[in-house]
Amino acid sequence: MAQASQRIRNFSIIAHIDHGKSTLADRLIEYTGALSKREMEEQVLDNMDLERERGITIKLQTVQLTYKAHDGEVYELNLIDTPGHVDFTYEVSRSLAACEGALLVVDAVQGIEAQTLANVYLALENNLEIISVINKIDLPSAEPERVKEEIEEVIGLDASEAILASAKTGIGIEEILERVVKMVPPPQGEDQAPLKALIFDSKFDAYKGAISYVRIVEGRIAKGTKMKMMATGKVFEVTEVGVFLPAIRIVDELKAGQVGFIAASIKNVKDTQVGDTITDAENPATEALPGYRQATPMVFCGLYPVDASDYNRMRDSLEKLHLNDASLVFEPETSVALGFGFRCGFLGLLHMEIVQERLEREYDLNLITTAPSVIYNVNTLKGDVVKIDNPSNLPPLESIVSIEEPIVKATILVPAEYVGAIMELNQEKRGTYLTMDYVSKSRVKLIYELPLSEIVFDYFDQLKSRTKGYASLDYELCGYQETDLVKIDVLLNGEMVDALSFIVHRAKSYNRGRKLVEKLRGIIPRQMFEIPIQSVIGNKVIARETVSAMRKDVLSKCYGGDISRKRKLLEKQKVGKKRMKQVGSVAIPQDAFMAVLKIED
Ligand SMILES: Nc1nc2c(ncn2[C@@H]2O[C@H](COP(=O)(O)OP(=O)(O)OP(=O)(O)O)[C@@H](O)[C@H]2O)c(=O)[nH]1
Repeated sequence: MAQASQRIRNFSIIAHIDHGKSTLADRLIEYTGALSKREMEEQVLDNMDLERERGITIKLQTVQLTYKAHDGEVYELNLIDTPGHVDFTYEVSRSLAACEGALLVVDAVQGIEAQTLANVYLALENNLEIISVINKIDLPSAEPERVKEEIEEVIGLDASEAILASAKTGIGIEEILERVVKMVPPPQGEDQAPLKALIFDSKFDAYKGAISYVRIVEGRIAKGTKMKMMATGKVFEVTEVGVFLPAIRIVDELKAGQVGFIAASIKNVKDTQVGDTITDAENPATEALPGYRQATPMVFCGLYPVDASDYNRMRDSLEKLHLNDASLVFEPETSVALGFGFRCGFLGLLHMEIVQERLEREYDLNLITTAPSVIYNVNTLKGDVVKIDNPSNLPPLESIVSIEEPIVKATILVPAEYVGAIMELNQEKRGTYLTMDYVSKSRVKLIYELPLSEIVFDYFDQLKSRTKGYASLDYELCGYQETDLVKIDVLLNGEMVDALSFIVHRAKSYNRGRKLVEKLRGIIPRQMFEIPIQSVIGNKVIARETVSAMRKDVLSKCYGGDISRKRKLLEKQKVGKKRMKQVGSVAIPQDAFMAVLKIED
């Protein structure tokens, strides 16, 4: 039987955020001539608007490069992009499963960071050949020797051969391509065997239907193949197969070892499940590929349209987003205060922000977002375990035996001088110290167990400000733990606003309850009457503040005369009002729902 082509190399780039992965990908594409410089939009691999703005990679992309190596042979190099943020570790592992090698990019100034480590572990789990690249050596402050030491010390890879590169100036690019050809093993797999193609991503296209991004592991597929999805048993006739250069190029067939896409006029993205195996209905494989475990959302929040009439449009938009992003989950939810909306689950906080922004920007929705919450396991007197992702649904205290909260194992890398600051922060955040190691003379790796709910509170911001931005964090769920937790409710003008309820450790409850009402007093605009704000645990009021009544009409500031000024002021008010939700007699601005996150312990 014929072996998969010896001249194919499938690889990813793994890196901590901002260490230069996208820039390096651009240089590789440019160098191999896939796109001329002029054609090349900046950062072609990150092609979603939002990504470009934030400069982070979210969705996977893949590109086929053609490279004539020094040995005179022409190679097909498939570069599969990976996201670099802690929220998207799951997607990284998906793309790595489609590769045989990985370029490990480390910033020559920053050195190894938390996501460098997390990604390297994933690459090792997938048995990938790892090629170390020390990037940004053009910077005057680059310290490639120190970074080499870190790679050896922390990761245990031989760094003597690490490539010194600058994705900015082009240094080392050719060396990287040569190394990929030499070091990354060609794909195994028989192209005469029954078809097995791993779906590592899928996407909805208005013209072609649901498209599967695949790695062909065995066999071949072409237009007309009757393909069978092994998870669902559904059969579709292939209309097109192709590759990304990064522009789409239709090809005659894809065969073992190759990476590309398959279109089959599939209406529903649910039929192209990521992790599923595609086989040939007429000559099926007996066993599916291992696939992926499902990503579990860790952070939940309520999303409500400011204008209730947007509800249906919002549901359609969420469904559309879900097609592209299976890790987003949502279900209808009703809030006494906010009306009809959705409870949405996300991989993490960044994922949550991105979805919110896409809904507002791409679908033109005006939303109110409630503070994020984790999932609590509540053991009730009846002997049930109830999963609570919305604090306002917590059963009455009398019926609760215990509450368990999710705990994560957090890895923090930081210059040694900030160890004290990190320890203090983790103490405040109810962390449990596990280990501390030096990764080089001046930098330290700390491992802690922390409640996820504390990370959802302002952990990132605190970590950043207390270490001047020098700390990096990665975490993974490691279990649930029983904790003494209570729910705080907020009453505005005597009415409970369910969307403001939150769950907190008993020891912190008074402080947070008090500070929240203080914050809310500053956020809730004055009205014609006094508004008492109270925080309560059960029936017990723990803090109270009052927003005093408004004295002057805002228009009186205009001194009667200038009508255009008056209009401008009214316009301004309108914009301010947009993000307000009328709850009973009180208008609550968006900020109020997030205020609880801004409380310092
Ligand atoms: N001086 C210098 N700057 C570089 C180099 N490579 C990348 N940069 C810059 O570093 C920043 C981050 O680079 P990106 O390529 O966006 O980083 P990334 O790793 O793709 O980030 P994510 O997509 O978020 O994972 C950008 O401002 C780049 O211009 C380099 O070799 N030298």
